[in-house]
Amino acid sequence: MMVGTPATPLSKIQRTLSSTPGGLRVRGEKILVTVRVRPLSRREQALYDLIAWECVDEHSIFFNSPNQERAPTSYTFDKVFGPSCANQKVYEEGAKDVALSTLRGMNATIFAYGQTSSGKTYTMRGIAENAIKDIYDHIRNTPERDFILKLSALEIYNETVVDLLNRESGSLRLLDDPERGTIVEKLVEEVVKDGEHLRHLISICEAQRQVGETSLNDKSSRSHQIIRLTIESSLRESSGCVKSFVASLNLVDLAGSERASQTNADGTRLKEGSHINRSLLTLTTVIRKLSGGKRSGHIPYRDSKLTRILQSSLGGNARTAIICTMSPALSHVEQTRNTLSFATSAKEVTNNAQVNMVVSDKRLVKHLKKEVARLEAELRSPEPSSFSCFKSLIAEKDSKIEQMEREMEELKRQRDLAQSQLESERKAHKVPKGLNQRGPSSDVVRCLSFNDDNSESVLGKLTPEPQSRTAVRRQAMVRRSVTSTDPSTLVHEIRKLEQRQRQLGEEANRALEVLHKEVASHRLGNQEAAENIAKLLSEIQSMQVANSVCEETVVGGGDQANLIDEISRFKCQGSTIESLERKLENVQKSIDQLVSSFATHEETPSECKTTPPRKKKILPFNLSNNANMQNIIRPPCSPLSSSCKVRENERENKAPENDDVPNGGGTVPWQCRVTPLKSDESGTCVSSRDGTPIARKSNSVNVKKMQRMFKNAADENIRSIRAYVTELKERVAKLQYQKQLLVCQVLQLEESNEAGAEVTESLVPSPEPWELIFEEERKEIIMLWHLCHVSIVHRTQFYMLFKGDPADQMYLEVELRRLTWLEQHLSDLGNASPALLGDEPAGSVSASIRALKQEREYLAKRVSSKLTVEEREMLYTKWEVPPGGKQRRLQLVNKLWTDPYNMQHVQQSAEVVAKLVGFCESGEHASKEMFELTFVCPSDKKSWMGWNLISNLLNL
Ligand SMILES: Nc1ncnc2c1ncn2[C@@H]1O[C@H](COP(=O)(O)OP(=O)(O)OP(=O)(O)O)[C@@H](O)[C@H]1O
Repeated sequence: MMVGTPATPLSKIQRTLSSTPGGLRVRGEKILVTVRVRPLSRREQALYDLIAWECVDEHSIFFNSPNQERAPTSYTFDKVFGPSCANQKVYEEGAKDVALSTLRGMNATIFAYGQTSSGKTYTMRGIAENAIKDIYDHIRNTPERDFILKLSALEIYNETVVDLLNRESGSLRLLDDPERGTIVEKLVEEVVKDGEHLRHLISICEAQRQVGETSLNDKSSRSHQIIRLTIESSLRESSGCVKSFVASLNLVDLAGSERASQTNADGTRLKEGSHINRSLLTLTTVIRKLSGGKRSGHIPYRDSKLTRILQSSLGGNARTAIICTMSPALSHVEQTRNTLSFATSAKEVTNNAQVNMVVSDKRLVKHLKKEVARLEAELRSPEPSSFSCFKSLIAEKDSKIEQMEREMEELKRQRDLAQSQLESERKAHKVPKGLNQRGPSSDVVRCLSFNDDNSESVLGKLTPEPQSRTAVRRQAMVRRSVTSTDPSTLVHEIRKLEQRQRQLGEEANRALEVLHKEVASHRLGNQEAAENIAKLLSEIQSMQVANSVCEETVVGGGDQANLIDEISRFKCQGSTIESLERKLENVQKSIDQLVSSFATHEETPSECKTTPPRKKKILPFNLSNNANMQNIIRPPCSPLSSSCKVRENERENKAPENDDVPNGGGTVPWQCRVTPLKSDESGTCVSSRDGTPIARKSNSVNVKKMQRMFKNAADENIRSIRAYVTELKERVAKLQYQKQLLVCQVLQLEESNEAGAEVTESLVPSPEPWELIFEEERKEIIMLWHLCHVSIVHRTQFYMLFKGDPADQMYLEVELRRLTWLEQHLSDLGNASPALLGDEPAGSVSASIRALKQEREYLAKRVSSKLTVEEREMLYTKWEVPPGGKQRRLQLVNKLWTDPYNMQHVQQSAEVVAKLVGFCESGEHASKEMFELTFVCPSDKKSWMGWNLISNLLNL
């Protein structure tokens, strides 16, 4: 015969929704009780334990004694989950509905109850994980409401309440609040930023919890853990009324109910066990009494801290679900029966949850304030005769003040909500920093400026502006990279940069020497040109002086010097490199004046008659072009005119072969051997060795022709010098940039060291979900590609390779830094005076545009070979290339990668280009490393590949 307990099918649960002034009420709702059976554990299997329980159906569990010693017993619950049931299903059917009521303003509690090692912690982890996901899904899908989430967590260990988010606070007291019930004094409540943050906080709590080994469980929870997530949400309405919901979700993982004999407990474990059992006994008593209804009399909530804290969840203002966990093993049958007996009682407990809604009227608050002011005024001048009136006024005032305080509390909360709403609106409406905001040259956040080497300003630029999420993210990124940086590596990097700085100084010095000779060799030109030459010479001299100073000051710092000393010394050198930059700027201006004065002289009427104005030859601004470097100085008779050698590793885009070897022992990129005298067309020898054109010595009558030829040579020569100075400037700027990054890293490291690891953690701005960061950064990169006319093959490869894997973060950051630098460089060129740039508006920009055009032409040629006729026709239709038009292939390719705002366009463009170049995401040519670049170790060839890549792509 089967002995069963009365079933409580879901249909019998009373769920009466009624409208109350505060909101909806779920009156008389029974606790949702489910049972979960875990599989036999290894330990149980090893002991050849037998399975004693069978899940008959989704609601019933049946004790079937294998040795027939006892009568079979059946228990029925709202749900029974068998050993193969996954956490997801347990959550969906045993907790979800209750847990998510919190979002509608109803308190909710989910318990796991059961003997030790029965699977409570395992189950509660699954519940928490699924609930977090659903809560954040709901928040995302409810844009009309603002949500604030706060988390607190405690454990009750040996009847002591401890804050799991702040263990240092020791044992916490419980206080009784007439309105809020039992509250835990000084319990920390953390505002939750997002799902990841919430998971992180919960993992901290888990790590802090008391865990010990028993004979039944290697990691037995020895305390009751309560994680409380409070959710406030409000709907802002135009009427001035604010409706808010406030409710808490308690996730309770109880310690195991156990018998000392079963766990072989003694000493500490025995003491723990007795406390655990006492509080669980109180819980059982409370549940049993509650299940008996009103007749049961006094409910002993106050007999344990556990029941005091959970009072509202047990028969009060909360929806509650209890998941009773059990082992199927025969050896635990007694404990399991106790668990099921507890579960059976719990089924009968009725709660009265209500929606905790606050409706506040701003006009009412205003009125109350006025009222209090009036009463205060009256109190200040009381009439002596009316003492009783005075007393009643005081009472009235007190109550008004109380009421007002409550209203003020609400107002504060609303303000917080409004702030968070503002914040999310800001995030929602954030537009990429691009053309649409501030114009082409200012659309990129310049996280590091070239203009100022001052560390404060570097950090200042990194300090988040109120609306700059990108800046915050960058700062977080720098911090992340800093915390993972070894100080000794930074010292090493400082040394490397110093050496580069020194090399650059030396090179500039040698270059200036040659420049000095070259300029001094020109005696042609009018008065103005002569003045300019004199000015230029004095500038060059002062620069040479500055460089020697620079050389002296940069040397320093023993190997033993610590990082802080290193960096302060390094920071002090900022002014030398800045002055080098300024001097180069001045020299360039002077050269420009010189060129224009030559031009003026050239175009005097007499000259014009004989020599028609010719188009000036412009040397392309090409940093890494060896051929151009060799041709930098090419006057026909200059001693500097031939065999100009450029060492391969002198180029900025190449890493030096060996950083420890100084720069070629005095070799200048265009150090030249003396050229033997050459003959011009007329057979006349010309020489500038003594600074005087040989034309003056010549008896030839064709002096004018020679003069003209010389002017042209000088003109071209000076232009070449300007190009070289430009290159030097650029190299100084790059060095400056690397240095700033390094200074920034070190300062951040110092800061984080000072503040300590924990503080650093709290300083890190809200960690945004990676997916959002990825999307945002990718958009920014796409915009910068567009602005910088970057190769569309490069864009395609990068776009196809980096799809949002968290490991891609570094690549994205590096690409962003590189492009930001490039964009700044190009816009600086674009802003430069046209005189400085010759006939073309901006040398590098036009070179990039040209390269891109050539690339499109090249891709257009591949359209026929790489695509079938059908594919081509389909693409022509899709990309609106008119039928029968000319050069349809080029038309098609010209349409690709032209709209950086349209992500669909970007995706489709990438697909087409990938097809044309045969790019395959998993292919051997598709290594992500090819995009890698770090600024950490400039001497490392591999790490500098990135610059080569981008420079090559842009023909820089
Ligand atoms: N449903 C399940 N499926 C598979 N493994 C489970 C299941 N439930 C529990 N386990 C495993 O059983 C062991 C004990 O589980 P758990 O620690 O969650 O028990 P507990 O009831 O919290 O124990 P205690 O409170 O005494 O520490 C763990 O190794 C856990 O992974």
